[in-house]
Amino acid sequence: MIPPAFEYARPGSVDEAVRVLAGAGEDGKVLAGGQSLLPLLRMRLAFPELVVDVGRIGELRGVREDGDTLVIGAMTTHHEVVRDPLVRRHAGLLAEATATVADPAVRHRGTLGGSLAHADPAGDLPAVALALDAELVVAGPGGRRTVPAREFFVDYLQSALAPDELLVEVRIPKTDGWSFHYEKFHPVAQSWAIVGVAALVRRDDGHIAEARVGLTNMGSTPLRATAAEEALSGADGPEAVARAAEAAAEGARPSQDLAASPEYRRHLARVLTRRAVLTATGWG
Ligand SMILES: Cc1cc2nc3c(=O)[nH]c(=O)nc-3n(C[C@H](O)[C@H](O)[C@H](O)COP(=O)(O)OP(=O)(O)OC[C@H]3O[C@@H](n4cnc5c(N)ncnc54)[C@H](O)[C@@H]3O)c2cc1C
Repeated sequence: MIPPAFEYARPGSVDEAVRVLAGAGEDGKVLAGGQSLLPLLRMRLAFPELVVDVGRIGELRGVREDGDTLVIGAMTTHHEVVRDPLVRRHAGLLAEATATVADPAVRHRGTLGGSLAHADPAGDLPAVALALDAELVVAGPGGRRTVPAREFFVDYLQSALAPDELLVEVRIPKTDGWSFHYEKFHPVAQSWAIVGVAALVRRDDGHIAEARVGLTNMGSTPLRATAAEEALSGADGPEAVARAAEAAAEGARPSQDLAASPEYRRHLARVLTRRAVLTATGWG
């Protein structure tokens, strides 16, 4: 279908983008890689009067270190994230999970910031950002603020971003010394997760000292499987991991759709958590 008519702006800096967005209020929409927004426009599920293309803002791109933190510009594409040596070294879980997003064409256009701002619980990267304890830096008319990932995802396709705010960068505490794995169950013919599990594990003396588990598509927002995380602490082998993974779906309210029932999704969360942690630890 043909999208509805809209005005188009292409600001050259973050400050200019914020000014343009503030002028448009509820009627403005940021365009990043367009891999989610353009389908919504074409299906006439979104009707912005102004589309603000941030694709030419150089300061939104790239990866840098800031002490123990990795800083990734919102407009960094999935392809760039997967290949970046700093991401691979200090936030390997993000590189691994991003490589499972869609196909090469989508990964060359789609961006990390777009995936997080879109706040789709079926997207792979929101759950990964939660597991990584990422922080999101947002620019608005009143200046910049930092939102922890656990406060960013508010509801289905709804984030903590106001209409006049721009996601600028994603700050990820380095996970050097942690092992990790992203396990995703998806239909053969497409890449969207029916359920996905992002696991990060820090080991000490043969047992798990600390575990973080993020869940994809287990509710209206991405989730942390906190009961499983607690149960995994102290686990010293595959049997203990299997017992702890039984808690993975606790508190989750997964949806019913054509792909899966809520019961099946809970089953997948348990199985995939076990697999993800066993792969991360090398005990599988
Ligand atoms: C065929 C296909 C398969 C896909 N498969 C997967 C998959 O397996 N896993 C997965 O996770 N995703 C998948 N996706 C989605 C893909 O990852 C998109 O890249 C991503 O969802 C959106 O990123 P984008 O840069 O294209 O954002 P856009 O589409 O440009 O924007 C998405 C939304 O975020 C807002 N936005 C974007 N950037 C900012 C910003 N900096 N500040 C404020 N708001 C912003 C926009 O206004 C819009 O509402 C798929 C997409 C397609 C087309």
